[in-house]
Amino acid sequence: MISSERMAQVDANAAALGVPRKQLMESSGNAVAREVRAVADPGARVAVVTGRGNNGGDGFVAVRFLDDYDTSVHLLGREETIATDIARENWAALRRGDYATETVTDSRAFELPECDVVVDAMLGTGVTGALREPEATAAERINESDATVVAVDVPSGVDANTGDADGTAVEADRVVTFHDRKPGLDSLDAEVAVADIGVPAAAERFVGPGDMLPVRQGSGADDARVYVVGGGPYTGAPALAAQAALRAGANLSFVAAPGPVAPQIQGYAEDLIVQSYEGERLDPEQVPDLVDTAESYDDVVVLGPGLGNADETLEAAERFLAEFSGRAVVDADALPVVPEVETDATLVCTPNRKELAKMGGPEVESADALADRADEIEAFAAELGHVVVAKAEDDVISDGERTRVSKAGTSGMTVGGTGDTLAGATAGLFAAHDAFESACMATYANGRAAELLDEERHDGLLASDLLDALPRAIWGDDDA
Ligand SMILES: NC(=O)C1=CN([C@@H]2O[C@H](COP(=O)(O)OP(=O)(O)OC[C@H]3O[C@@H](n4cnc5c(N)ncnc54)[C@H](O)[C@@H]3O)[C@@H](O)[C@H]2O)[C@H](O)CC1
Ligand SMILES: [K+]
Repeated sequence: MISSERMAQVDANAAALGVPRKQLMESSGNAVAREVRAVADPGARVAVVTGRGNNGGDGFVAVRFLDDYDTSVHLLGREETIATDIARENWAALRRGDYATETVTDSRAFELPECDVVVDAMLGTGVTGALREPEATAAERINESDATVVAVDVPSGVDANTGDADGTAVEADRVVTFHDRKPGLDSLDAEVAVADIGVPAAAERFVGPGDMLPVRQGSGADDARVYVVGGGPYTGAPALAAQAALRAGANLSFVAAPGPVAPQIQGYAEDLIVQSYEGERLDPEQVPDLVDTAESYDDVVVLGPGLGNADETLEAAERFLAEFSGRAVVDADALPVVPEVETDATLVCTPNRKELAKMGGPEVESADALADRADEIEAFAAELGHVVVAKAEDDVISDGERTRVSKAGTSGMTVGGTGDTLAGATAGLFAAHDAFESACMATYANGRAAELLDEERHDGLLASDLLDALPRAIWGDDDA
């Protein structure tokens, strides 16, 4: 089962892996033609009614695989309004190939010819709202005809995710959908065939430019505030995490740190707002105020960077999670307490290999073996009840049901601090996207940032270098 949004991401990943949409469209169109052959013999009259997007493009391709049928193509709209290059190129091939085609600009003029089969290639996953004209009239004519109706990907007018239709929708006898079932098709009174269109499994398994679409297409949280509870023995980690949150779109980034080190953390970056609390390190007394501040003012907490693992600090981290009910990224020294605590918070945990084992996850003997243990990491995330980003040469991101792998990154990323930028970037994205998507996007972006820098230089990467490459990695210089 795959949602329309996820299908678009997978398409983009396929393109980045070297399988462009036009190739997928060729497979889609071929699958449509096979479906027509299943319901009608050569020589039958096939009317292909097409829209102006890639759903229409699939219809244009299908015609080329039905030369032994009596086909006619009815484009709803002027050819100049065809919305994508790959659809336009396939329309042009029909025109040059002297196929029977017509364009319908006035819905009142739309007449469905006498035919045995109608291919509904008007709208697929790109539909928004109730069918407008001339698609609405065309859908009514198709429903009135007694031809067999084969719908491309989704019956036009139906929402692929819900099966609902805001207005008129095509009533298909058969639907040929691509790559995987769409949630909304199960409720339809139609035969649904799933056609494999050659999307490489890696396009779903591995995070890629397509996974960045939620942040690239969405409107970020315009006033996101991240609250880093870190610092104590260490001061660099909270500063890196807090800066990475800003680079990933947070508007304000705060650090709550012990008095003695707060000025030093502030000293790293004027962009941060560092607030100090009593004592040398985080201890249980600080927790009520920190939870109150986080719950009152902030969207996402980052708990852990540089906290150290003194007993009172671990006790404080556990108490924080027990009392906190918002969104948090948990990293570094705070990770071991997560399996011990009942929390209402929504967490993204970002353990490295050793921290994963300490949390009760699988013991992975070497950094290059982690991705082989993805199933066990998925089971661990399910048991933990939170998103887990297990970091190694390849990272494994799982929410206990969905699991993706990130191969993005360079050998230079073993340098200290890249986990801090990942935690901060996750928090910056978590303010406006769900936990699993934020974890996938941040993991890809953190690695992609290193790749972008690597193009300029080889090893000797500093985690702080990632900070100014993060925005390019997130908002994209690749071709998603
Ligand atoms: N991997 C795959 O699954 C592939 C699927 N393919 C096909 O591509 C379509 C999705 O194409 P897209 O261009 O994104 O959208 P549509 O063609 O579905 O529709 C967009 C088109 O329709 C107009 N429109 C939107 N809403 C309405 C409305 N309510 N009334 C009238 N017109 C509307 C909009 O203006 C656009 O012009 C997918 O379903 C598959 O069929 C690819 O072929 C390859 C890979
Ligand atoms: K359709």
